Amino acid sequence: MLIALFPGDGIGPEIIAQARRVLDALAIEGLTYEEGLVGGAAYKAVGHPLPPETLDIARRADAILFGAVGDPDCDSLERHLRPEQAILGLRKALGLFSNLRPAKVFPELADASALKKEVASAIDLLIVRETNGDVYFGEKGMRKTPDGLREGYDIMSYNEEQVRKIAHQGFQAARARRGKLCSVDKANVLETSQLWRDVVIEVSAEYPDVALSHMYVDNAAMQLVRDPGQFDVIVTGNMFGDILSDQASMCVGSIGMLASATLNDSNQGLYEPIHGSAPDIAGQGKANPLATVLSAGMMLRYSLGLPEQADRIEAAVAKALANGARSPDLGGTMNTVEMGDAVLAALN
Ligand SMILES: NC(=O)C1=CN([C@@H]2O[C@H](COP(=O)(O)OP(=O)(O)OC[C@H]3O[C@@H](n4cnc5c(N)ncnc54)[C@H](O)[C@@H]3O)[C@@H](O)[C@H]2O)C=CC1
Ligand SMILES: CC(C)CC(=O)C(=O)O
Ligand SMILES: [Mg+2]
Repeated sequence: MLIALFPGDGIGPEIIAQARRVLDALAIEGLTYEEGLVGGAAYKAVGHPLPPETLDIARRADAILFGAVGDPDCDSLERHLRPEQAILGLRKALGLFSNLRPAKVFPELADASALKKEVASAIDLLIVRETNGDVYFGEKGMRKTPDGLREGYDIMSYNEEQVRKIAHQGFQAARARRGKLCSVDKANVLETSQLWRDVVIEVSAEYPDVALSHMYVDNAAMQLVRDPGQFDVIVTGNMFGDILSDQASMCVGSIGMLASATLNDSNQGLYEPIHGSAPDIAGQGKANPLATVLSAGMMLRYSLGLPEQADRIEAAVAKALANGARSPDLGGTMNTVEMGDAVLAALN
């Protein structure tokens, strides 16, 4: 089984290194790795954020373990050369449309949440975010208005097939969990969202056992802090899911804790923490690697068919936290390597 390792920029190499240590400690037979350049690191080396040789590794791999991309040095490049095009390009090229972002409180971290402990402790939700459409991939650019003003534009759109596919993902996830699906949109303003809602309702006919609700995204943002325990599965578009999942991370304690899986129709997946390259703490050993370690666990579960090994990783993270492992984002002083050490020490 070939795993593509794409560390990327900023804290990416630091956190991928810890996930690799944990994978190696599992001593799984037949795992091979190929590393590729992505993001600003790739642009600075070969002039493009997602070079052909990296895309080739991705296409051949059974799964991709991705760090993060983003480099302030590259923020003024033309859009197609910016580091973020690596993650967007991989999602598009491999048809990785279903981004699963679980948010569940580790009991030991209930105090780390920005919310009251009793509110945070009730959180166990899954955000199913569509990641091949929406305004991230729409026509975009800069133009002049008739009176000569500069104007930026980004077209938001979804077609019914894109919505249908992610809706099935949401319903199937809800069916396997607590049977509740909340579709988040902005149908009171956006035609794109009106189509979203119409198609989700059409698909719901195939899932009479799943309780479907709809919520406008501004209300959902508020409900995520008022009563996050109400949610089982949230299905939503690319931009709304991007925003709500970062918000959900602070409900469970830190953005350094949330893992993700992004799947295509053939269950090939890209696994990454939901956070970015954190240039503000890069190279300082302050990054919490647990979101990436847990993403490696999702990779074993969803793409490599190794649920028991995934369970070992999740149990080791929980035990490390129970043993007091805390990086600065969790109120502690342990550095990135020490957090990795704690997981290795807890691995059974
Ligand atoms: N999938 C990806 O590659 C993503 C890339 N980005 C890129 O990352 C760069 C930075 O973006 P930001 O908005 O600052 O978001 P960010 O997620 O990198 O950081 C936001 C805040 O969370 C902290 N943080 C993030 N990960 C952490 C970890 N593992 N441990 C401890 N603290 C952590 C950071 O220090 C920062 O204060 C940008 O270039 C952005 O485009 C942002 C999100 C996802
Ligand atoms: C480049 C961004 C779309 C990455 C991001 O924020 C995300 O996928 O959460
Ligand atoms: Mg994001």
